[in-house]
Amino acid sequence: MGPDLQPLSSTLLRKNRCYEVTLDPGSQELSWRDLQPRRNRAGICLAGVHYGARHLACCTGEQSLSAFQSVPVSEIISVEEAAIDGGKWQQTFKPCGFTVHYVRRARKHRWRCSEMTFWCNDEQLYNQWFQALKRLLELQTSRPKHLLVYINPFGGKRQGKQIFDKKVAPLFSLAAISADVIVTERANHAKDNLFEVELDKYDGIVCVGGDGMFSEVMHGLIGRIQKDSGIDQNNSRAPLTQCNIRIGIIPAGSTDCVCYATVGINDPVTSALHIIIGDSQNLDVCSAHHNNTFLKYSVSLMGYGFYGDVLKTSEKNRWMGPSRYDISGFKTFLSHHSYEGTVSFRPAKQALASPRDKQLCKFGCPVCRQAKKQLEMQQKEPFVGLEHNEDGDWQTVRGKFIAINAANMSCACPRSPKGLSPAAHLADGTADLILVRKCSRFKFLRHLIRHTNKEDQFDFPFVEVYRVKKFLFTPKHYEEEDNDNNDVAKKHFAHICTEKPPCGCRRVNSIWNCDGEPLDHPSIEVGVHCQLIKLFARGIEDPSKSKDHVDSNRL
Ligand SMILES: Nc1ncnc2c1ncn2[C@@H]1O[C@H](COP(=O)(O)OP(=O)(O)OP(=O)(O)O)[C@@H](O)[C@H]1O
Repeated sequence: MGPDLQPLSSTLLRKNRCYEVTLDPGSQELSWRDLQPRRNRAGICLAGVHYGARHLACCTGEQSLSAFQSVPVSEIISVEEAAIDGGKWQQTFKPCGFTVHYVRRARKHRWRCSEMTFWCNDEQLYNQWFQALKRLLELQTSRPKHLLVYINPFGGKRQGKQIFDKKVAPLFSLAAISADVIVTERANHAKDNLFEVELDKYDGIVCVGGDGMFSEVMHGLIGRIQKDSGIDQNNSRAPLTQCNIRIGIIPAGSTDCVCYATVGINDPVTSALHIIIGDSQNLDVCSAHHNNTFLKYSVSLMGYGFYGDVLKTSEKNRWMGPSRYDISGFKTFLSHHSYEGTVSFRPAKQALASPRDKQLCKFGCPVCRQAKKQLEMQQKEPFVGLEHNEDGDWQTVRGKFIAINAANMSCACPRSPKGLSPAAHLADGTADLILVRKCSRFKFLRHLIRHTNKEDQFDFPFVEVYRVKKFLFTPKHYEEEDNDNNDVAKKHFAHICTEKPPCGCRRVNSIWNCDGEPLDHPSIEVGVHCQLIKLFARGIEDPSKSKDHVDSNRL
């Protein structure tokens, strides 16, 4: 709060009742308390009673009997002059009121926009309140003022444009955020545009669509920033330049996993509110290279074997819409392929946590905060704590695998609320490498089922999990498959040797599923770039910690 702003406390009117309303510069909170005694069903007077917790609101079946309610200034969306119903007031007395729009927490990490109006006795008092609130909102410097929005009109159920126009744009205009909107006309439109656009004009980039659309925008932004800083993305060892402009995701796709794992729900209004209040969540990004050629970036899952095959099958069935993922998952499970290869990885020796932790990455995660401090130290003094001192030695695992997964975040989604690697962190500079060795179909099913319940999916002898900073994968048959002779053979016999070769020979290689997109090569080198990008999000709030807030915000 600015030095010129003093605490304000006044008796104001709300719904014909007197409230003590306070704007506290220290705690940065707007709070209010009903001054008149209310009676519950048993006739017991409740006003003025101190309930211990400041945010506590008592609810009876009849009415809410509030003691003290509050909203942090950081969660006030806007303040505006209250609309007056002309006919209701005598000409001699024209009341002055202000309406505060603020974030209300609803169930399951949903945020909603609520409002309340306070009326003042005179214009001077109104001005005092209105100016103080306005000034405080101006001091929220992390909030965006001007955004660049890309809408994929064909993502998910093709509702992207409507979702933005009906649910998001009105909230942006309430919060005085202006937006340049581009409705994409083709795949890669947003990515190409990001290489040309004047980025300095914007406080954030918003994508309306699914994970594919987010990936496109992320590739455009990272690529643009590296180009501007003269960094060659093909060099797998080059330290990439951080992207400080935040990306907002308005979920409107068939899969919205990145949004779900960083906000806790795929709900357009919730995401819009996180953008408006200027939330910021750093995010690690994996880069995949093949022979010093950049392939793709990933923020959630890189999967070879099972998840690669699911993608392969689902791409063939795009016409089915979102249900294609279920069908291809089932088909892939039945086919039960395993793939031979070598995985080499560099464990994160100094990792502050492990993939088997019970402590999950939540809003304000101490592990990610510590990683941020380490990163800042490294950026200041790049020669202190050189990489080879920090990380473990390379380790190698060979064998036949049903799945090789690298989870850069929990990968929680509505189907698997705890995700593929529940204790993975959003911004600790590591990924969880999960190796599922060849096993019976029944055992693999048990492993899969544990993604949906509370049991530990890593607690099987055929599953290994490592927290890593880098890894390499080479399929056993890659060399033979990749040579020219084989290319010729593939060309001639591709129509015969498809999914189920009549000759009975088994498929030797899978593909990599990189955040839902296929990679061109099975043999890859992957590195994690700590906190490379930022999202308009805050990580998942712990319901037990935000419960008081939920109650206090329910008016
Ligand atoms: N106008 C457009 N026409 C065709 N494709 C587009 C267009 N705009 C974006 N795309 C591409 O569509 C792909 C899928 O988009 P999106 O993620 O929004 O939808 P989705 O239904 O969730 O798809 P998926 O499940 O494949 O991720 C993205 O890779 C993006 O590059």
